[in-house]
Amino acid sequence: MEIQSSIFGISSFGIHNPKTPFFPSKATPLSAPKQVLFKTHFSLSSNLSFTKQTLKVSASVAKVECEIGTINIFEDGLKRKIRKKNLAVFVSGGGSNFKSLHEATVNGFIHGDISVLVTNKPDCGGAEFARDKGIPVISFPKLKDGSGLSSHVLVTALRSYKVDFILLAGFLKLLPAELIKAYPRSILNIHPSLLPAFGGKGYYGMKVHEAVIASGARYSGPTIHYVDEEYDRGRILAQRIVPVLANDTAEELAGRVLHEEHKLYQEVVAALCEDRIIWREDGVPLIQCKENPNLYM
Ligand SMILES: Nc1nc2c(c(=O)[nH]1)N[C@@H](CN(C=O)c1ccc(C(=O)N[C@@H](CCC(=O)O)C(=O)O)cc1)CN2
Ligand SMILES: NCC(=O)N[C@@H]1O[C@H](COP(=O)([O-])[O-])[C@@H](O)[C@H]1O
Repeated sequence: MEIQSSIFGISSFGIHNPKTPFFPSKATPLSAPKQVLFKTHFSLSSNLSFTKQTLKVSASVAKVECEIGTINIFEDGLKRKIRKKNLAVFVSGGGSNFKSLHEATVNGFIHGDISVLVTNKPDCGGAEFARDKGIPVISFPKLKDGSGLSSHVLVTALRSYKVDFILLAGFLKLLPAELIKAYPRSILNIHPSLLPAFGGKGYYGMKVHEAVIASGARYSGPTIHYVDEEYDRGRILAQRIVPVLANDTAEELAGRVLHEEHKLYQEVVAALCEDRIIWREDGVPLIQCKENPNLYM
């Protein structure tokens, strides 16, 4: 079977790092999470605010009433009591965002591990970095020469690595609906403009910054959004603004935006791995601040 032969590293099936089998080491199960159902009443003002009576904070557990979901937290809410998440990163190029995320998993800023790298360019800089770090590299999608995995086999492979979240970081192919359905509210992408402006088919890499400059926009910046079946149309989770200078070249703007991308993606993925994403009743995802659970960004 395709997946079996790939496990043993027959690279024509798209597994480029045979040293690492598909089947991960068993994670030691943590004590069962204490599920706390929350109820909250959002104010009608533009800002999200909690009325005092709905926020009861005890020394060990923040008890915020929130109707829109259940947050699994452990007593004291310490990071070490939240299960470490398994991440898959998808790249097509140099992978500076991938490298930045990897660094944050190594230094503990992100409570997660990058379990696998997926790419449509097995020789790209991101794939080379992954191989250097002993991270398995999977080719996707399937190419004309027969290499690479189909969507179905890719989902099977990601399940074998127990992947919790998929992070697109400069991946330039449209994710298929099968993958999106397999990972609901669990796939993020970073885009180098303030979506919904300058997004969609044809807007990637330097093309984005060229369009921003040509438009005369005075601000740009990265957007991190959930991925749906279309390019760049998923729910926006986070943005940062970056000035566009009058004499900026596309390369200068790209460098300024990329610097903010690295910081923003680390912060967002850290929140994701600490179960600090809250879905508002109207479907807008918010990031709960680590220091103050009743503040959101
Ligand atoms: N289902 C989804 N798949 C992907 C999304 C998404 O939001 N939903 N985001 C993209 C990333 N992206 C912008 O952030 C993006 C990437 C590529 C393109 C594009 O126009 N690609 C060209 C092909 C380019 C190439 O092969 O060199 C194309 O499709 O013609 C637009 C936006 C990742 N996937
Ligand atoms: N529309 C998708 C897109 O343009 N993504 C952009 O590709 C670059 C990848 O750089 P990296 O490989 O160094 O992380 C990043 O700027 C990312 O925002």
